Amino acid sequence: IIKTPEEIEKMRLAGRLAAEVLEMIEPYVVAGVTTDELNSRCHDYIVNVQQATPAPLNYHGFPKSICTSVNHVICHGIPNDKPLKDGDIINIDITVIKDGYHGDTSRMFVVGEPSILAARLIKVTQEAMYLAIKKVKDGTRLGDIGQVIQQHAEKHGYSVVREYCGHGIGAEFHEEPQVLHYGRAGTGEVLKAGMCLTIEPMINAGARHSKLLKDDWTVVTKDRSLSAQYEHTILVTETGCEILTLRSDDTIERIVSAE
Ligand SMILES: CCc1ccsc1-c1ccc(O)c(O)c1
Ligand SMILES: [Mn+2]
Ligand SMILES: [Mn+2]
Ligand SMILES: [Mn+2]
Repeated sequence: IIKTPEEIEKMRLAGRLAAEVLEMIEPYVVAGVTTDELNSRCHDYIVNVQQATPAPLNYHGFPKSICTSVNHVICHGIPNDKPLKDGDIINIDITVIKDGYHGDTSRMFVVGEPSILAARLIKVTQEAMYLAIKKVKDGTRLGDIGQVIQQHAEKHGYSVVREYCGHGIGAEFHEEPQVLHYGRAGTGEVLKAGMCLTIEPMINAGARHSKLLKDDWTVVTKDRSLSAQYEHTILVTETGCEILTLRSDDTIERIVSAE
C-alpha cells in the first residue's frame, strides 16, 4: 500500500537502523563466535542503543531476535551455541521496528577465507538483488523483478528458491504484495510510487528444493548445497527507487534510476 510522506520518513529511520545493526555486527563475525552471541549483541544494540524492537522475536513464535542462516541453511536459521568455523558462510537477517514501522535487511558474511565456489555464489546473489533493484520504478511489474533474478541465477548454473519471497513492508512486517524471485517479465502486479518492498532472493548452488528441519523453522537445501541471500527494503519512486537499508559496503547508490 502507498505510504504517506510521514510514513516514508518513519520507513527511512527504521531502514537506517536495520542497516546499522549489520554494520555493527560485522567485526564480530569470526571463527569461534556462536550465532547465539551474535543474536545477543544484535538484540542488545537494537533494544538499548536504538531503542527499537527486534521484529523476529516471538513473530509466529520465533525464539530469537535475528535469523542466522549458515552454509546450506536457506533462511530462518535459529541462533544457537554452535561456533562458526573457517570457511562458513552466514546470512544475518535483521528486522527492526521503530516508531511502529519496519526495516528488514540481510547480507552474507564469510568466516575467514571462503571457497571459490562460495564466493561466486555470494557474488551472484548480491548481483541478482542489485539487478532487480535497478528494474524497480512506478509501473514496473512484479514479473520483471522475478525474471531478472531468475535469469541471473540460472545463467550461472544456480537455482532460485521458490517457497519464500520478498514482501510489502510498513507498519506490518509483511504486507501485500508477495515479491517472487522468479517469473516472467510483463506479468504480475504493477508497482506504484510510494510502495515499500523487500527484495530478498535466496539462491542455491545446487537444486532449488528445500526442506524444513524438525525445529519447524530452519529451512535447508534438500541436496545440502550452499545457499545465499541478500535483502534490502526499498521505496518505489516515479523514476526508480530509494534503498532504505543501504550500508557503506553496498556497491549501489541509495537513489536508483531504473534502467
Ligand atoms: C524469523 C522471522 C520470520 C518468521 C517467519 S517468516 C520470518 C522472516 C524472516 C526473515 C525475513 O526477511 C522475513 O521477511 C520473514
Ligand atoms: Mn529479512
Ligand atoms: Mn523480509
Ligand atoms: Mn545460507
